[in-house]
Amino acid sequence: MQRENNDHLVISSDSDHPANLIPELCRKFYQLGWVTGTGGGTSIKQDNLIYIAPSGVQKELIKSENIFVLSFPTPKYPPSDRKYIRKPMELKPSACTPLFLAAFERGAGCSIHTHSQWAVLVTLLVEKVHGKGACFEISNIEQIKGIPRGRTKTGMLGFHDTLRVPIIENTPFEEDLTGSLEKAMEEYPDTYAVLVRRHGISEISELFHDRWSQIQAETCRATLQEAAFEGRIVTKIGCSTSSKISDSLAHDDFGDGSFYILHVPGHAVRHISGLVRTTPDGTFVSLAGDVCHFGVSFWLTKYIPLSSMFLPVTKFNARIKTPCQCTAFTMCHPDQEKGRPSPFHRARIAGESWYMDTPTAQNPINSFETFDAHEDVLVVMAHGQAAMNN
Ligand SMILES: CSC[C@@H](O)[C@@H](O)C(=O)COP(=O)(O)O
Ligand SMILES: [Zn+2]
Repeated sequence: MQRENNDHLVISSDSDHPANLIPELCRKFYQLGWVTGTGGGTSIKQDNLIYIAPSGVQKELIKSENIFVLSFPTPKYPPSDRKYIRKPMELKPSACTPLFLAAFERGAGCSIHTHSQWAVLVTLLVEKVHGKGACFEISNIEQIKGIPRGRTKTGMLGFHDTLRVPIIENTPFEEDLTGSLEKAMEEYPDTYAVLVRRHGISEISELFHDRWSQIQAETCRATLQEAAFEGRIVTKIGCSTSSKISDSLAHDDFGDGSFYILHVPGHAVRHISGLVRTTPDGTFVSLAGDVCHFGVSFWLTKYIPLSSMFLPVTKFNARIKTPCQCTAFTMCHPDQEKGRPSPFHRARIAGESWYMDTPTAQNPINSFETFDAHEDVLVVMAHGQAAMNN
């Protein structure tokens, strides 16, 4: 019965799985004031599946099991023709579903709808100053450097460029916005957002895990220089071209198994590392980057536990003034119960941390345990001393 409703489609331990990402994004959008009450929604397309948040619920409380799954392509209308392959009981799919589908039909990988007060305010200001029919225009402002030039172009907008966002009029029912949203996307092929007057904003993104530009816009810490891309072909890596190696999403860059790019988020939002084949018979160097900073983050594992020669803590007594030095290893292990097969160091959650997203960072670190244990893989970290000294 469970299988009949395809529940397995929304169960995954991968934090980047759409069924996990939608609830996480909705929680963050709530904190930012972008989804309020039951307003707003999010949908992600991965390969030929579309994951959609439910209707009429507080979006920040959504759980993975509340997610609808549609098989894509699917008709936008009538709603009864839409091909749902997973439906949670007692819930309805978002009223924004045809809007999300309109974005996916134009190549988007993710579509969000928000009720941001700033978005509503800007639609009222534009109407007051320039009248209905005008779009929102802005230039000479730092934040637009976090927005790509457009879906038909490469690179990000510059400080002196002008960002134009079309505005459409609201309708009594969300679904009825579809026609004017599609028209706006045709008229502004490079736009990533359409403002809805007296309502909010609908935004689209190319890749479902392409949260980089969003984070750049939020933090204003844009570091990608346009000049670095000039004259070069920029290929965005999508999940449809990815597989998994040791639990990390992997992209076979040359298509021949000689160089894999691994998605190892945590230290930075879209942190990547490389896995390079160094001999024809399959030995590899893992260029771990900043996935972690100490070998002790992935040393001591079920594959290579701490040897029993290292004794548990020895008590002082009159005869032996100091315990055996090897007990220092066991004494300082944070897990005194089951320490032998688990690393000394965990990504630091409390206080200062080198990770932008510490809970996410621990997953790729765990997958490096398998690399390190493999006799044909040499793990080299960006800040590791081992490779420099040998
Ligand atoms: C106060 S929510 C009104 C809704 O019609 C709509 O605007 C919205 O944003 C959410 O729709 P939903 O069907 O809950 O995904
Ligand atoms: Zn809405």
